[in-house]
Amino acid sequence: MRVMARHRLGDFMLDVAFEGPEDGVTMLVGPSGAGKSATLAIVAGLSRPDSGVVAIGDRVLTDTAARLFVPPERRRIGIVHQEARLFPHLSVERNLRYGLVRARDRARRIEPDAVIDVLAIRHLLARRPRDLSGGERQRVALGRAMLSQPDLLLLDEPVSALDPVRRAEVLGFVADLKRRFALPMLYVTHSADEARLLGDHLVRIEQGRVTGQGSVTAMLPVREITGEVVAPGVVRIGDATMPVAGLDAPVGATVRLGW
Ligand SMILES: Nc1ncnc2c1ncn2[C@@H]1O[C@H](COP(=O)(O)OP(=O)(O)OP(=O)(O)O)[C@@H](O)[C@H]1O
Repeated sequence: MRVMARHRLGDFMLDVAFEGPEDGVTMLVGPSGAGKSATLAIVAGLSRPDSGVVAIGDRVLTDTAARLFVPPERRRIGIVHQEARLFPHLSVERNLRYGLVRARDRARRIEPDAVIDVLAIRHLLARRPRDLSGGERQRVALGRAMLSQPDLLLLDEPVSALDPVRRAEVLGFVADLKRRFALPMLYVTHSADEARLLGDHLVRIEQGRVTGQGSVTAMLPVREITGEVVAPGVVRIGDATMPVAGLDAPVGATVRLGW
């Protein structure tokens, strides 16, 4: 994935350039108002930069110099927002199918059954969104985005509206999707801990500019941190909660982790 964009929004000037791995997770981190959402909108084709290039692998989606602009519905980009935005009148299954219909003209790379199993949502297929928990809704939103056979998944703070335990659970499912399907993801977050858990590459953006980029391990050096066990196998660290494999400390215990 390659993004270069200059774009004026009122008094705000966005001027970013970064690259991310084609089969890993690029974390876009930065404070509120830094330009993360504006960048995502340009990648998704929801906004056309004053000048710039957006490409996923060999597919160029925006190239202002060449007057090339692929409209959002033809970009093969799946988007997951902070709120799931499912169709309330449709069952989970039909919400998932909605993504599939749009993908009917493309070779299937991502098998619906595999996605349903990885996200553990098979038992929810007949339900309506109102009968799901917030975490379940986000898992269905992830499924719907995956079944549209995207070349890129955009995740715009997908767990920040959830309570800490659900947040850890859904983060675990995103990590499973990453492991199971080789698909580039661009993931917006305020949380360095989410970046550590999921990210391969990290792009830091401040006041409309990229102020640093590189591998997550280089950008966020390992440190020892203290967390609290909030559910079996789940630790809260600062503002993030996450699953920790092999953890047998009881709920309420304080644990130290290399991170
Ligand atoms: N249509 C617009 N007109 C004028 N200014 C805009 C417009 N859209 C966004 N901005 C400004 O651009 C800046 C970047 O906004 P953006 O939403 O991309 O930030 P962000 O990093 O996503 O923040 P947050 O983490 O709070 O979501 C902000 O100062 C915002 O007020």
